[in-house]
Amino acid sequence: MRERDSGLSLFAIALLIAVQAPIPAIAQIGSTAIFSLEQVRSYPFPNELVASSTGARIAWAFNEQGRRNVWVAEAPDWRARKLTNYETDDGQEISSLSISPDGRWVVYVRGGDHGANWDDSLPVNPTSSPVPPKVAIWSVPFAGGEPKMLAEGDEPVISPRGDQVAFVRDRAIWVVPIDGSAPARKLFTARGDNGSPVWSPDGDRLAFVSNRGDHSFIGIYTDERTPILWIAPSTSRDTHPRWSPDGKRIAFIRRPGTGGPPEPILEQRPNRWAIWTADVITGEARLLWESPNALRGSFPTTDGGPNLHWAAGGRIIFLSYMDGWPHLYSIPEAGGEPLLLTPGRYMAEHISLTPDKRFLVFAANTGPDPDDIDRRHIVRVPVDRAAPEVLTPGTGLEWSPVVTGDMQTIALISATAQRPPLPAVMPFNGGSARLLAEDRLPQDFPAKQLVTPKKIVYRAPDGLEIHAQLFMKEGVSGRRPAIVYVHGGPPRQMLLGWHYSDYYANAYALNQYLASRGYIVLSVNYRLGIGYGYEFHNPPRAGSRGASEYQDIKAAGEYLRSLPEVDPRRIGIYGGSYGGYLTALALARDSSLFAAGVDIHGVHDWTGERARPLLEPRVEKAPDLDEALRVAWASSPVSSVATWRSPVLLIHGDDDRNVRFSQTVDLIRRLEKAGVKCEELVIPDDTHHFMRYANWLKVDKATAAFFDRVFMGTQGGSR
Ligand SMILES: CSCC[C@H](NC=O)C(=O)N[C@@H](C)C(=O)O
Repeated sequence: MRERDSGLSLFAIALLIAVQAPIPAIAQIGSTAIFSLEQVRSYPFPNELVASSTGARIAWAFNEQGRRNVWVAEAPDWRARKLTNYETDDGQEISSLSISPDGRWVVYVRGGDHGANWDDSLPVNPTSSPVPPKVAIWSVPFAGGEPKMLAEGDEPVISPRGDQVAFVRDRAIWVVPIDGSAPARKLFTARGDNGSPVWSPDGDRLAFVSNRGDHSFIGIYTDERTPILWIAPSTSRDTHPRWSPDGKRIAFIRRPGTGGPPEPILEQRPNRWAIWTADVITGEARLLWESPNALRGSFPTTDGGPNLHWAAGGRIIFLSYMDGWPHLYSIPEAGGEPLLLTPGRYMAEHISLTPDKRFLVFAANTGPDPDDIDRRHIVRVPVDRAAPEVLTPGTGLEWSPVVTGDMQTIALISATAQRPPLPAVMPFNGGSARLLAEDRLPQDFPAKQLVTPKKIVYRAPDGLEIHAQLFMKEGVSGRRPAIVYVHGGPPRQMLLGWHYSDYYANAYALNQYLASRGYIVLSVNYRLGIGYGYEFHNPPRAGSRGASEYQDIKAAGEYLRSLPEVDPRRIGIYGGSYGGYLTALALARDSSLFAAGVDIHGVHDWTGERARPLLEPRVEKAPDLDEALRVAWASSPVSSVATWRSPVLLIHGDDDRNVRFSQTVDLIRRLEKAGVKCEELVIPDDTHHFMRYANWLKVDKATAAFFDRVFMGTQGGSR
C-alpha cells in the first residue's frame, strides 16, 4: 500500500488525536485481537443452491478461501459431497448451476464476474495469467466423475429431456449435448442480440429474447426448417418469456421501447410495464395486466425483478411494489384482478415456484419478532390464496429456498449472528432445518467470539427512520474509536447476522473483526436501500440527483458521537462501491466528524459517470440538463475536496467493471493537490467483487491496519 507524501504521517495524526483535550481513559485496542482476519474469513460461502425438478437432489457452490467447487446432496441421508476439484484461489466464479430434470447431470458456468455492469474484451483474469481463462459451460455426472467443458458460453439451460443444453455465445443461441459427446452448434441465426433461452415444457421449442437496441422481440424457435415465430412484434421491449404448463402459450413482460423526447433527469417518473400472454402457434398476444401509472407501480428492481411464473390452476404470478412493498400477486391467465398473496410490511425476495407449481417459497424480512425486519426467514404461500406462512421463525436468518422434485423437502441457506451461512434441508410441511456440510467450517472458526449485532433505529434530520446494526464488544473500558460501515448497491440491506451476498458476508466478517479489536461499528441501512418499502428504496433527490441519503450517514456519525463509550475524536467510516462514494462524501464534507476513512472502489464524480448519456451530442437535451449536471457535480465528493481534511485509504481493483478505476485515479490526483493525506491500495486485474480470496484478505487487512494506524498509532499491520 502506497502512502502519498502529501502531509503529516498517519502516526503523527494519531498522536494529534490522542493528545488533544483530555478524555477519560482511552481504551487501548487493536493489539488485543482475539482472532485473526484469516480465521473470521475462513468460512465456506454457499450460493447457487438448486434442486432437481424430479426426485430429491440438490446442488450448491461453495467458495472456500477462494477455492470454488460444486457440492451435492440427496435424500435420505443428505450427505454433502464435493463434485468438482478446483483447488486454487484463481478467481473463477461458479454460476448458473442447474441439475438435469432426471437428476443425472449437474451443469454450471465457470469464469467471469456476473455481478459486473459491463463486460470487457478480455475475460476476468485476477491471477494475471498470461493465458486468460475462459467463461465456459461444464457438466459433471451427479453421481461423480470428471467435469467436462461443453463449450465457451454463458446462460446455460438444460432441456426438459435432459439430453442437451442451450446457451448463449456471441449474441446467439447455441446447443450442445449435455455429456459433451459432440461439439456445440449455433441453433439459428437471427438479427439482434439473442439470449434468455427458455425451453418449452416438452423440449421441442425454445423461446428467447431478441434484443434489437431500442426494442426487443420474443421469438419461438422450432427447428431449422420452420421460420422463427415472432410474438406480437412491436416497438416495445418484450422480455421474460414464460411457457404455460401445457406449452401452448407464453407470458411475457412488455415495456415501452427506448426513444421519444428526453425526460427531465431530476424528476421521478413511473417506469411502466405490463404482462401479456400469447398463443405460440399464431403469435397473437393480448394484454393481461398493466402496472398502475404511479411511482410504486414502476417495474420492480428488487431480486428477480417481475418474478414472472406460470403456475398451476391457470394462475400467473408476478411481483410488484404497487402496494409499497415487493409483494407477490396471482392473476388468472384469462385475466381479472390480481390477488395479493403476501400482504404485510415486508419484502419478498429469492422467490421460487415449487415443482408442482402450486406454491411459492421465498425469503422475507418478516416473522413474529419485530427485529425480523432486519433478518430473513423462509415463507411459503399457495399460488391462489393469500395465506403466507413463516416456516423458519427465530433469531437465525434463512434465504434462497428451493423445493425438491418430490415436493418433500425445502433446501435453503441458513445462518445466525455467529454461525456463517450453510446449506440446510427441512420438511416441505415445516419443521426444523438440518444443516449440511457443517464440517466445512474450520475448527478454529471463532463463532463463539463473534458479537450479536444489536438493532438500532435513529431518525435522520428529515425525520426518516433509519435502521442500523451496532457491533459492540462487552468488557472494554474507556472511550473507544468507532466506525460507520456503509454498504454499497445501493439497493441492499445489511442484517442482524451473516449476509446472503458474498460481498456483504465479507463486510460482516470485517465488522466482527473490528469489533473484536474493541472498535464500535455501526452498519447503516441508509435510504436507497431495500427492506423498508418503496419510498425508502426510491427517495427523491438521491445519489447524483442531490445525495439526500448522505444525511443518514452523517446522522450515523452523530449517533456514535453521542455514545458514552465512543471517543468523539476517533470516528471513522468505510464502505465499498456506493458505500465508497458515501465514505468519500463524508470525509469531503464532514472531516470534523469523520476523522479517517477507507473508500473501496467508490464513485467520486457523478458527472464523469453520468455525463456520458447526458453529454451525447444531441440537438434535443433533457429540459433540466444544466441543472442536473450542476446537482450531479455538487453531489460528487470531488466537488468538496477543498473541505476534505481527514486521512483516507483508497482501494480499487483496476479491472473494475462496475465503477471505473479512473474514479480513484482522478480523486487521488485531486487529494494530492489539496494536500490531503491519502494512501492507496491498487489490486491489478481484479474486479469490483475481488474475485480472489487473497485480494479480499489484502483489502480487509489494509482497512483494519489503516484504522489501527490512525486511531491507535500502531505502525504494524493488523494481525
Ligand atoms: C453507480 S454506483 C455503483 C455501485 C455498485 N453497484 C453496482 O455495480 C455497487 O455498490 N456494487 C456492489 C458493492 C453492490 O452491488 O452491492
